[in-house]
Amino acid sequence: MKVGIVGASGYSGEVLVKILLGHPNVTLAAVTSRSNAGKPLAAVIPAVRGIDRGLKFTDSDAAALAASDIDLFFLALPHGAAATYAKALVPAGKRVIDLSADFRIANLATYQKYYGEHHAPELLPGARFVLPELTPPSWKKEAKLIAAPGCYPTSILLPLIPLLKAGLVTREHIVVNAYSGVSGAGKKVDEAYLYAERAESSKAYGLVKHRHLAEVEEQLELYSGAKTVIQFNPHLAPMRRGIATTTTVPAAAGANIDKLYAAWRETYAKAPFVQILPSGETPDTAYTIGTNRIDMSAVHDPRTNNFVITSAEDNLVKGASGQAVQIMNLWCGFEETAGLV
Ligand SMILES: NC(=O)C1=CN([C@@H]2O[C@H](COP(=O)(O)OP(=O)(O)OC[C@H]3O[C@@H](n4cnc5c(N)ncnc54)[C@H](OP(=O)(O)O)[C@@H]3O)[C@@H](O)[C@H]2O)C=CC1
Ligand SMILES: CC(=O)N[C@@H](CCC(=O)OP(=O)(O)O)C(=O)O
Repeated sequence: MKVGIVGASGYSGEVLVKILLGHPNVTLAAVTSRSNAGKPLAAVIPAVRGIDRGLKFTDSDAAALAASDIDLFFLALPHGAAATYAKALVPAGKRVIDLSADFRIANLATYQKYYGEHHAPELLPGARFVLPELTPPSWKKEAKLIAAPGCYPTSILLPLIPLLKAGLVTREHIVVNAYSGVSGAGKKVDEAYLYAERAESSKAYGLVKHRHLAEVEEQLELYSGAKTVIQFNPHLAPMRRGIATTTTVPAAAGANIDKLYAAWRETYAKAPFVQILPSGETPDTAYTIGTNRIDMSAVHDPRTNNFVITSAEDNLVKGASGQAVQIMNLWCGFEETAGLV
């Protein structure tokens, strides 16, 4: 099977390149970038020197990609741009896995509120938001276009959804503090992300209106059956990669830490990329970097009756490109773990 990456020169594109060059079931046949067309892959991504199979970047020309013999495309593009490529590729019969937010939100008005104009709303009914561990498997047959979840949403939803479904936590007073490495902002040049601004410092941003609220709250409502509001406090942390997320939520009547762990163990019994750590052992981003794993843990505070839930992942792997490959593996009938660690 031939696959292509549109936007292969960005951070998530680079991680896709590394994974797909070593994937046992697919051939990486196209890597695109508007500003690097014509350059050898390894000239732009030196980490693949010697293993880039002579691939060269081509322009991100949607019509040419739609006319190619490539079966499946990953869109590693900014939101807004991704929809314009999906608009050409999906009607041409290509499978598309979009890493951007363009098809993550089913409700168009919600998308417009957080992101502005949608460039391909006609594709929304055929698109599926897929959290591989939780989305009911019918998506594999129904979907033409898959939206891979966002980095923060993955770190929040995987621990929280099983607890909401099991009625072990309340829907009110859910507070999420999350810390992201700077690669989460993409490869853009911006004073806010200069080394001298970010090294040795950390700060909150996007308070009470971060765009991931739309995706997280829509999914929480879908799984729990009722409107669920979260207090989401994202922070930039002085590290290149990784997301550490701490969610504080009141325990529901009758809930305890054993029931919480039982719900997680049952939900993730067959999930190769979910590691449930013992209560009191907090996940650390350092141990997830370069892997498609999410590590999670929880404690109960008897003074507040809150559960304090912690998770760690690599924003560029489980939070983006690794999860997108996991989705491809399931969609195409490969081993779920193919190409991934
Ligand atoms: N970074 C992260 O941690 C995560 C990112 N994502 C999502 O993945 C997508 C890519 O993110 P990331 O890799 O960080 O982004 P980058 O900014 O690092 O890379 C963007 C890529 O898209 C290309 N590009 C930029 N603008 C356009 C455009 N208007 N039309 C066509 N191509 C364009 C760039 O190359 P060129 O300009 O040369 O064409 C580059 O290859 C985003 O939607 C992001 O939200 C998802 C989860 C986590
Ligand atoms: C540190 C940082 O800026 N992070 C980005 C989120 C990462 C990302 O690319 O967003 P998606 O997961 O939706 O694709 C932000 O806050 O907008």
